[in-house]
Amino acid sequence: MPFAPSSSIARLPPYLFNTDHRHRVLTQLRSKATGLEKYIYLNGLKEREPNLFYEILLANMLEIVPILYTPTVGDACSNYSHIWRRPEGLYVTIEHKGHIREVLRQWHAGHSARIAVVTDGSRILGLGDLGANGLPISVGKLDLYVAGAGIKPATTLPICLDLGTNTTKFHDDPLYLGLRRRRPDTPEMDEFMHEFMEAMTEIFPQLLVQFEDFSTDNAFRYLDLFRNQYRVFNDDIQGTGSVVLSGFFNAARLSAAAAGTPLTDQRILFFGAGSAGIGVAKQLLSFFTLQGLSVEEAKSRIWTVDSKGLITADRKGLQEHKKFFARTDYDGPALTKLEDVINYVKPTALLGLSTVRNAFDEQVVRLMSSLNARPIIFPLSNPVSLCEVDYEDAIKWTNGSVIFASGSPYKTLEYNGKRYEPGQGNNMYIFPGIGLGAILAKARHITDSMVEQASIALASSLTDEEKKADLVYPRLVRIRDLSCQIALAVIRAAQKDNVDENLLFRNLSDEALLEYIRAKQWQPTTLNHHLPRL
Ligand SMILES: NC(=O)C1=CN([C@@H]2O[C@H](COP(=O)(O)OP(=O)(O)OC[C@H]3O[C@@H](n4cnc5c(N)ncnc54)[C@H](OP(=O)(O)O)[C@@H]3O)[C@@H](O)[C@H]2O)C=CC1
Ligand SMILES: CC(=O)C(=O)O
Ligand SMILES: [Mg+2]
Repeated sequence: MPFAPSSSIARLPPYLFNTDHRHRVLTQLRSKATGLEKYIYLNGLKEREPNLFYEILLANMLEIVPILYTPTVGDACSNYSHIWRRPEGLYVTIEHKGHIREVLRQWHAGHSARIAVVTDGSRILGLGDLGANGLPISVGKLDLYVAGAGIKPATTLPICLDLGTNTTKFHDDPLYLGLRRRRPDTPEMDEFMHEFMEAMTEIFPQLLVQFEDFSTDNAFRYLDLFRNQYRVFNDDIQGTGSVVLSGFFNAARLSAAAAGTPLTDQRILFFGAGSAGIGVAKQLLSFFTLQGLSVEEAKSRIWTVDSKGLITADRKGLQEHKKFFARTDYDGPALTKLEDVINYVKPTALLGLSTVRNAFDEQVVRLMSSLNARPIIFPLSNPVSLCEVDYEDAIKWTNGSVIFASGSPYKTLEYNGKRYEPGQGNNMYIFPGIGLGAILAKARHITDSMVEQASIALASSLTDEEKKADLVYPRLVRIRDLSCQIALAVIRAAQKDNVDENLLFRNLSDEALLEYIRAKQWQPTTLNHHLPRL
């Protein structure tokens, strides 16, 4: 018989089937010199070979998450107009006002979205107003929904609302991809947001909406306006609150054991009082109330600091979101220096959500160390370039006694012959599980107790080995299993609050429900997907 090669076989190199394409992809990735180049490479891989992209992500979480997510996603956002290759999400602009339904319908063709991450680009990580360049933050969060919770890629919907930007340098950048205008005033933005949420609910009736990286006033405002009306939550307020509460449970256990004091003796100082700082402070109230304290007693153990110093109730023109924790028991001269505040408060824990690089300097860290056998120091600002203190410095200045978790990842290190492993206090541990639980339960709303139970589930998930290593968060490689446990807790809380529409789960035991959740997680298909598409 004459030899008749098919055209596709002729295009394949002869030895391809004998090589490991995954190995090739990782080698190519690792050959890139900068994080941003790696980001661009992975983005292209996702377009060409999505299954392989997710398989490689799942198998190399520690290496790849910091590229797709914080810190490198911060560079990707800052440079997005310059590195843009292809459409990868939906832009809804202020110019679409009055026609938002039509815009959303375009996406709907062929898609059944279940989870949308929506940013307006006004406060991307700690990098400020990046306008239309904010889209990669929505894309990156949804990559983690897929990798971390097993949400089907085709049901994820990244959205950037382009309402303009007040960062005027973008208006003059010839490559800037967004509208060249300033942001609208509050009434105009409100009209836009109401139309947007109505249209989203009409067109994607089962959709869960995660608000991401809105500037602080709007973050609180739209959460309050929409949380009882739609299936929506704010990741920076609620997700961050939940993840930090979780790490704090475990950190306080270690710190109290070292000090020989009860858990209720914790005194928490927040450096930074924006959407994240206040969101976390509110969530940490339940650390104390779960130990039997009243809300007032819990509140008395929390102090907040902003750019003007210790927040006190007598300060003129205090923003609404700062009032709850404003101290009424301090009437001395304004405390503007962090060290002075620490000397006054004598905190057991110092939490940074300020975007101020190196704000926890040597004096501050040594002072915390002099006050506590094991100080809790969580520099939670992202990306790393805005972190309040580097892990190595925190270890050195406390002689290894610090209980540490940062927003962006740090590497395990050796100090004086001992191995130290940092925690990562980032909402990425929580939102995939909350989303998975809420979607499966068909929850009408995301209630406070769903967020709190997610936190408790994460805190309780440390293995004996992780506890022995003094970890405050479980290892990231277990994220899929963690998301199942969080989803289970979220579903049970939704049932207690009567916001679940999937009533079938009510009859299942925890074991059966956990099994069901596991089975529902999407896996990258393994059938020949390690070969390039022809
Ligand atoms: N680890 C995680 O999972 C998460 C981390 N974050 C990070 O938290 C950070 C803050 O986010 P967000 O709350 O939304 O941002 P905001 O800009 O709303 O808040 C920043 C806060 O820090 C205060 N601040 C700024 N400069 C100083 C200073 N020199 N001294 C003391 N306080 C200062 C601000 O004070 P003032 O009010 O006076 O302006 C404000 O209260 C970001 O870097 C973000 O990436 C956010 C969400 C999740
Ligand atoms: C992690 C995150 O959501 C933030 O830094 O905004
Ligand atoms: Mg965020």
